[in-house]
Amino acid sequence: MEAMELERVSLVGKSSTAPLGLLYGVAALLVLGALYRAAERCWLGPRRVAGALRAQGLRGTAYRFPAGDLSENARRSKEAQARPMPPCHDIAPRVAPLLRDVVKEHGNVCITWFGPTPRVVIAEPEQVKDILSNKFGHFEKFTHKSLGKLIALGLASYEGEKWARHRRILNPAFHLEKLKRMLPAFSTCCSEMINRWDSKLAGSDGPHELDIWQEFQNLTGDVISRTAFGSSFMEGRRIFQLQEEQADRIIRAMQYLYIPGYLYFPTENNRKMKENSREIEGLLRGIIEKRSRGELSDDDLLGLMLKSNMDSGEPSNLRMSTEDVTEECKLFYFAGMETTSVLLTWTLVVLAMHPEWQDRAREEVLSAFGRDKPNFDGLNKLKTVTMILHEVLRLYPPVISLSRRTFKEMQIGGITYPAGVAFELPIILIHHNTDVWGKDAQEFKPERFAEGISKATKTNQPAFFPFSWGPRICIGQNFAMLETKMALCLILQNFEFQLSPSYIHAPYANVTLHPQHGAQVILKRL
Ligand code: HEM
Repeated sequence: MEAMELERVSLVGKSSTAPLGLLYGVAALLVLGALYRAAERCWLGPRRVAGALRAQGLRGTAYRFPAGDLSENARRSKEAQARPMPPCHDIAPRVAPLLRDVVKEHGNVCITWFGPTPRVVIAEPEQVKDILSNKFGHFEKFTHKSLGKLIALGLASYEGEKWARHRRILNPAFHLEKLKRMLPAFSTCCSEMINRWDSKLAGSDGPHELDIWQEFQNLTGDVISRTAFGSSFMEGRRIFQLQEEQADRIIRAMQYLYIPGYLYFPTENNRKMKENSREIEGLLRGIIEKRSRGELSDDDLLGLMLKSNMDSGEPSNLRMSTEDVTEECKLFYFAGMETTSVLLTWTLVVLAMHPEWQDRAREEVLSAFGRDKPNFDGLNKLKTVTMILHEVLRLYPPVISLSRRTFKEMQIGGITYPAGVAFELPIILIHHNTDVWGKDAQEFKPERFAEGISKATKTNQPAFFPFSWGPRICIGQNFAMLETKMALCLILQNFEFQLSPSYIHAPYANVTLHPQHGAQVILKRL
């Protein structure tokens, strides 16, 4: 009996451990499978790609566990930012110290490491042009979707059919004749800024110091609020304050992004980014829904976008949803405000450093418009001002670098890149390259653009792409140039400016090319 009992117990024991063992076995296999997939994605795959590239003669940095070049990049940038630079235009060593040194050491096409993933830097203008001009989507953008959602998705982050559809819907809003109708909004915002400057000057004895970096962020924020939302522009102001804060927070998060799921970690920065994002989306949704309920006007970007969406001829399931429109509006703020204020800031700094060009620009503006408000045709005919802006965009490109990824195996410059290889296309290094622009590449010489962009380089090769190239070229390029010219004309008509003794020349990359300690100038009323 006892023996039978024992037998039963042990059988019971056996029958219950068998499925449990099976379960453990399956679980172990699943864990091993997941580990293998993670190793393949984060380690073995990238290593194979790097090996294949090195076998074709590419050189570059050695992989450093776990962050690749990210920690070194952060360290070198911090070190560079701790020191101001002399008041010259050779800014690449300060703005992108590691990138510049890597290219100097390993050549114009070389390997760096973004976390555990190899990233090929391509600083050869012809190759960059080939990549950006590809119409078939063989070089796709890679967007960190969770990060993108916190700042802006929209046109800039889509691919394939969705990108083509959104670009078709948005294009009409940026046509020249639509921009012409936005000129009064540009002019109103710029005049308000001039009036603010006047009252500041009136309140002080003699010349007045002003941080134009702050001023231009307010200006471009106002312009985008007014041109995007027309009468609802006051509601738009809070959005750009929040977007600005988001950009700072994203920079902080950026160096940890190679850690899977980092954005879901319960850090203060992550929590605040999500809060801001919710507030921005709520504000935008409010404006869009109010507008969609009323009469659609085509006086502002939002109206134009909603109208073009309705008239697109797409079936309703393929038109833009409210969420899509929200993302595009977020993108207008981010893409349109920050970049244009950067361009205006460096333009004034550089014209303060080169008063002879400030005088030439003023002469041209006064002979074109006198003291009158600049008009559309006149703005488009300004030659000296355009040359100056091109030279500023060359030396101080607001977007310093672009990134792409091969969608399928591709050949560029005699190298075969497998699918999924990441590229960094450093605008700033190409714009400062002495082989391309000549020995005077680090000097401010707007006259190099006298015969147009295509003749500006020493070799006549295309190497100027502050707005990118190809099908994904900046949709807001004409908008930005018109806005900048309007602001510059009004400033030149009314003020003379020089750098303040408190100004420290310290360009640095903070998503776009910021002046680290502001941009203080001394204004004198004309
Ligand atoms: C000086 C000012 C500006 C500069 C330097 C600039 C630069 C750029 C660059 C380099 C790109 C390409 C990014 C890439 O392909 O990875 C781009 C794309 C874009 N920009 Fe601008 N931008 C400026 C102003 C504006 C303005 C004012 C707007 C809108 C109001 C705007 C909206 C966009 C959009 C929507 C895209 C994405 C286009 C697409 O992917 O099809 N930008 N911009």
